[in-house]
Amino acid sequence: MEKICVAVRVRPAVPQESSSGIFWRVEDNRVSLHRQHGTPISGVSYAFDHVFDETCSNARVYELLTKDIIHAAVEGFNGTVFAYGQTSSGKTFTMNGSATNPGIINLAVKDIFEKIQMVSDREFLIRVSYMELYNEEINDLLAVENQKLQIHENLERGIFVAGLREEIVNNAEQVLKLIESGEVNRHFGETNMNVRSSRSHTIFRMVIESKGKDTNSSNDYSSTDAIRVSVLNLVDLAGSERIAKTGADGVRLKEGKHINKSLMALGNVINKLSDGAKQRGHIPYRDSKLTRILQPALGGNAKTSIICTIAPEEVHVEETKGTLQFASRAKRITNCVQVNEILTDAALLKRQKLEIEELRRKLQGSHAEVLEQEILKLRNDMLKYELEREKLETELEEERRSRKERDECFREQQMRIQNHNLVTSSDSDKCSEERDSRRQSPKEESNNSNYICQGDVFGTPCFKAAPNAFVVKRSNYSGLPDYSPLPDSFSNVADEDTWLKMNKGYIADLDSLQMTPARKVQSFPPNDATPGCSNGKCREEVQKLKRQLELVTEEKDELQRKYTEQIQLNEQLTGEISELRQEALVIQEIPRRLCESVASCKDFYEDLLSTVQSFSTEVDSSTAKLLSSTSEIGSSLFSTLETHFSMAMDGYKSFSGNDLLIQEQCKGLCEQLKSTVTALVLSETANDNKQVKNLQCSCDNKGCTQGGETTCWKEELSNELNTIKEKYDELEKELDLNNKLLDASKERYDSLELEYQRLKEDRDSLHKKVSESSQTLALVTNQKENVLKDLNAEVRKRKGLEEEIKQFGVAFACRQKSLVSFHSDLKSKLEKLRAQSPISAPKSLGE
Ligand SMILES: Nc1ncnc2c1ncn2[C@@H]1O[C@H](COP(=O)(O)OP(=O)(O)OP(=O)(O)O)[C@@H](O)[C@H]1O
Repeated sequence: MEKICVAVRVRPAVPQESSSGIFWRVEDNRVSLHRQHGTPISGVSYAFDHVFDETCSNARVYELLTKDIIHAAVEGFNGTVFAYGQTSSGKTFTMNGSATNPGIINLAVKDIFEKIQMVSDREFLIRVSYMELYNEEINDLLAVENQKLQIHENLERGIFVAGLREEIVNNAEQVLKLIESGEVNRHFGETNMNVRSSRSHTIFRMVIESKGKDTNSSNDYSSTDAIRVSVLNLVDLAGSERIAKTGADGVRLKEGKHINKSLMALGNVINKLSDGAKQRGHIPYRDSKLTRILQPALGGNAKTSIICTIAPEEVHVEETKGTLQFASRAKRITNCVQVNEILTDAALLKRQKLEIEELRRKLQGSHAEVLEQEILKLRNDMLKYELEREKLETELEEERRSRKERDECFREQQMRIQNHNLVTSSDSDKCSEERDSRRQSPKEESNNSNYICQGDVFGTPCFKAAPNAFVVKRSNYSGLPDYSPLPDSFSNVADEDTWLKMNKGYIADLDSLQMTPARKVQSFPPNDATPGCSNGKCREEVQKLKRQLELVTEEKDELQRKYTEQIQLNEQLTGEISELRQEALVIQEIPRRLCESVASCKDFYEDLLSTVQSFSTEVDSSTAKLLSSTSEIGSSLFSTLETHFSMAMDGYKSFSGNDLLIQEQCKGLCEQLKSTVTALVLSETANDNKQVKNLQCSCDNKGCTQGGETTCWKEELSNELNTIKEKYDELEKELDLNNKLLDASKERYDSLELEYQRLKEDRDSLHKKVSESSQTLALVTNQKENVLKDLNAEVRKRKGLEEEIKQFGVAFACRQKSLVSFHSDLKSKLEKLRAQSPISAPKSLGE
């Protein structure tokens, strides 16, 4: 967030309008109203970013207020500079300037091109346009035919004026000429206040596009492919005016109204924006074309400066106060500025590719497959290096052999020379002796590392003394003495100067040279983490590790699959168990329901018996006895049933155990009831016969009235008894049915219980298996991690090997070089010898 920069500029007073009353004083960055004798008027003092007095030049205003914005525009930031103030306060003078005092637009244009010249790493394309807002209509000042243009907005271009001519420009002069041509089309008019009063707001716009010059940096899309597009608006507003003062009428009046209206809209926008982000609410940018065009500059994405021009005359005090208040509010506005970059398709593509690669890397970063591929790649590289090394070794061997042959040849030649007494120099003998002595005592020789066999032109072939070939020596280097003056690593050997320096002296013993560095930086040094590890062995290890990894991965996958299966099975069993539980609950409900039905039957039975008993008037009568006995039996039966069902409800086991007993009880009670009924019926029949006889006698005496009543009562009783019997039979049937139902329930329950137990066991065993699988999985994961660690170590080791091979290659190249130089030395010496010798050496020797 960046605050708008606000400055106030006081125009020089017009001499005839100067007053003797109050005046504006400028001190530092403050402007305040004072009385003539110098006392400040309270409450009329304003501070701004800059306050320029009447002596200030346009150049200084530009320097302090505008330059930064212009430079920022070159770097891709939007910028807006506008002059605001009452009519004739000096806005146009500030923006456009005069011949002797160039204005901000002029200075900015020149500065932009100068600045561009200084930016060497970017290419620029500049377009300019010039428009005016006259009577709320947009006209193109660079193309008079473009009138009443419309404002549009889209995502790509933001807010823009459609149809406005944009000229591509290459230099400041071209721009200034365009401005000049545009000025001709601008609306000026004479008012009481200003002989050349701007009757329109003008906006000079520069669009600066830039693109980084190609630096061949494929990854840096921001610097090369992104295009920066910044828009710089330099605005000269028409001045607010009081119609009374300007004396405007007709066209001027109409213009004045439009000017004031749009400036009011600008003031409203500024007011709203100055309220702060939270309170501001809707910003009425659309109230005028001016505010719409300046929208990005007001609270948007642009660096903005406002120059508020004021007229110092006393007569304009109120307008000046208005301008200063406007400026004070504008000071509170903050903009959100950022570089405007547009990514080209290529840049976008590049960015997306990079992102995809990055994501892929992240995704695969920890994946075993990637590691495997890496290992494979490394293995291939290693094989390649091994082949190269072998090739080098072979070449070296060949070289050594050919050198040996040459040496042999040379020695033969020397012998022949000696035999023919062609060389008799004592120096030569001495050197030969020294050579021999050196061959015999290399240690002694090594102690004198700077030893140079002065004058011994054949001193260097001492290496012949080394009995073994290079390869053999390399395999035996562990037994070699640690006395060499040679460097500790191939990297030192590779150093050309070091090598040459060495070559002048002790280097004569080439085998020592070959051996020593190899010993010091051997590919598998004795102090290596895996002592004695050869390349083949390492390769085998890699294969082994790879196989292990494959096995572990397979095992892991298998376990994972089993684990998933078991989880599914477990879920299925859990579902079944819950279904069975539901069923068990339903079954458990049956005894309760039976119990309830028995209780209701009992109630009904008791009600019935009590009703029947109420018919019996005689307590001791057989009917009463029968009923009482029936009631007892029934109650006992129902109580037994109730107990039976309660027990069933409490627990199935006890219920099933007592079932037979209860059935027997029930049976016994039924038989008891039957026998009681039979006994009673028999005794009743006997009594009846007796009574019939008695009644017959008495009937003879008293008539048949009473006998008829008794017969009716008996019949009634018999009917009741039959009903009870029927009821009893029904109950018995119901009981049988219930018993059957209970039996069936019991069986079903038993089977369910068995099933449940079995499922429980299954579940437990599954749980056990799952936990075992989890443990195995953890173990396997652990093993996998270890294997991966091993692989990583292997990869690191391999890298070390590669490095050594490289060093070896470099050393070998150096050695080859030295051999060549040695060979040429030898050749020249031979030539020399030949020249000294009257008998010429065989031709083939030199060649
Ligand atoms: N700082 C200044 N130094 C010298 N002369 C100035 C200065 N400012 C303004 N003037 C002169 O004052 C007169 C009015 O200035 P100018 O036309 O720039 O005012 P303006 O604010 O653009 O008015 P309008 O809004 O009517 O166009 C001009 O003659 C101009 O040369």
